[in-house]
Amino acid sequence: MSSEEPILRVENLEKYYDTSEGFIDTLLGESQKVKAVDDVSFELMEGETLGVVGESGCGKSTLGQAMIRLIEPTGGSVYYRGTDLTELSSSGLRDIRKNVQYIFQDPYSSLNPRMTVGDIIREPLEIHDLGEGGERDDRVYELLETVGLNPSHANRYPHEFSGGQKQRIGIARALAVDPEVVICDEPVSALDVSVQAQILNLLEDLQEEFDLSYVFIAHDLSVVEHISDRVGVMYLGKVAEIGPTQSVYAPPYHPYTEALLSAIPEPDPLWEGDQIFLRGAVPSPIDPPSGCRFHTRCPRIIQGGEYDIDQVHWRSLMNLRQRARSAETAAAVTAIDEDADEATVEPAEIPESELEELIREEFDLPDRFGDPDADEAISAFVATLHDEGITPAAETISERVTSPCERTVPPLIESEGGSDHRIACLLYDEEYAGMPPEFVTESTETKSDDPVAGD
Ligand SMILES: Nc1ncnc2c1ncn2[C@@H]1O[C@H](COP(=O)(O)OP(=O)(O)OP(=O)(O)O)[C@@H](O)[C@H]1O
Repeated sequence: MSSEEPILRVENLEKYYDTSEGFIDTLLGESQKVKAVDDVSFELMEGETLGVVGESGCGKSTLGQAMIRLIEPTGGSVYYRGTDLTELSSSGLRDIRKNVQYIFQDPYSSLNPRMTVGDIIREPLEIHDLGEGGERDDRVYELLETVGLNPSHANRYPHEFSGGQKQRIGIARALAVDPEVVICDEPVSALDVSVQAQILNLLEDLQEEFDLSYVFIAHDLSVVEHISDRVGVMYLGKVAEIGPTQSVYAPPYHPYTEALLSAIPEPDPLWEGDQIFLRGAVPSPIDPPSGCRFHTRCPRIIQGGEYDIDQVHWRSLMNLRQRARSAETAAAVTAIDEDADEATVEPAEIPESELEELIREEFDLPDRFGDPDADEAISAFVATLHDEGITPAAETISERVTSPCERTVPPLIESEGGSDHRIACLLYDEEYAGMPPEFVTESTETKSDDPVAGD
């Protein structure tokens, strides 16, 4: 790296989408905010590649586009060599965009089908007033060659090219203005696996040849491992972990990173754990979970109060609590088939012991926890459900089963490995030190669980 100063500095960047349909919604207070990017900060050093990964919907594209105001951020700043992009007028922004370019995920829709590839690549030269007629033609031919395409194909249209070739055209267009930074938004995820490696190699070669700095967005940790110097892992609009690639791919991990790593189709040979299955889908960014946003799915969620039970059972207890809080009927927390006649059965009509059995069956809870507090929590939940219904029962269990992870937003904490590796997880907070639950592996699997999936 040739400079100590970051080439890009993202500070507390925020993008909340307003989902109100119009004036009336706003008037009625019905507007809802999608917290797609929420208080994200990081730096990009000159010549480096920062990988940004996370499941679909966690805010990666919004982050990439908000960084250069292709989408207007709702808060925070982005500094390019010290200039705050969020403060610039449109002409100032246009000048900066010459230096910070964007490659889109979908090469099929990001190229204008009515323009020849020559015109597509020439367009940024015209926008930025670079070169004259003949020079621009020469530059187009040179760029086509640089990205491995035949310069004599400049007069062809995008549909005449394969997916990989289209992405090469997108790369040539981004390089036309000789940028310093390129934000690559999942540039290979729409391509056949066989073509992906070629494009990744091309991007690496171009980085070396033109001293480029990359922000490389992907949903798959295996894609960014080889290309990135550092990696940031995003979950529900926030950075969960960020650091040098080798630190992020080795313990200590954020539990979310750990789950993503375990789900790589052909796991790293160094991966010694089992595959970790996360319950359910990513929650809605309209009303994200309190505290740590990952707490509703985290296999390592910290045990509250005086509890000391098997971590797998603690996760199940939290799952019961979560489901009870959003349930409308008792059937939602029991093994009663909701479509069957039993769904109409009132909890009061079932003996308490049978009700308890159905709940334990649904959440894979043991007959006895061996911890009096945990057993009492279940008994109290069942008794309240039996006598008063689901809503009071949800309150009963919520009072007894709690975790610091749902109350406290974890700051990015420096890991033992070094100050440039930071993890946003209370397990690494001194206050909770010594509390890490044991490794949770395949026993978190249940029939309704989905493995962590990308797009
Ligand atoms: N224009 C919009 N209006 C409202 N919500 C939006 C808009 N664009 C994106 N979102 C929401 O913002 C969140 C983040 O979306 P984003 O596309 O940035 O995620 P992503 O991680 O890039 O996912 P993907 O890999 O599927 O593109 C999602 O919940 C998405 O539904």
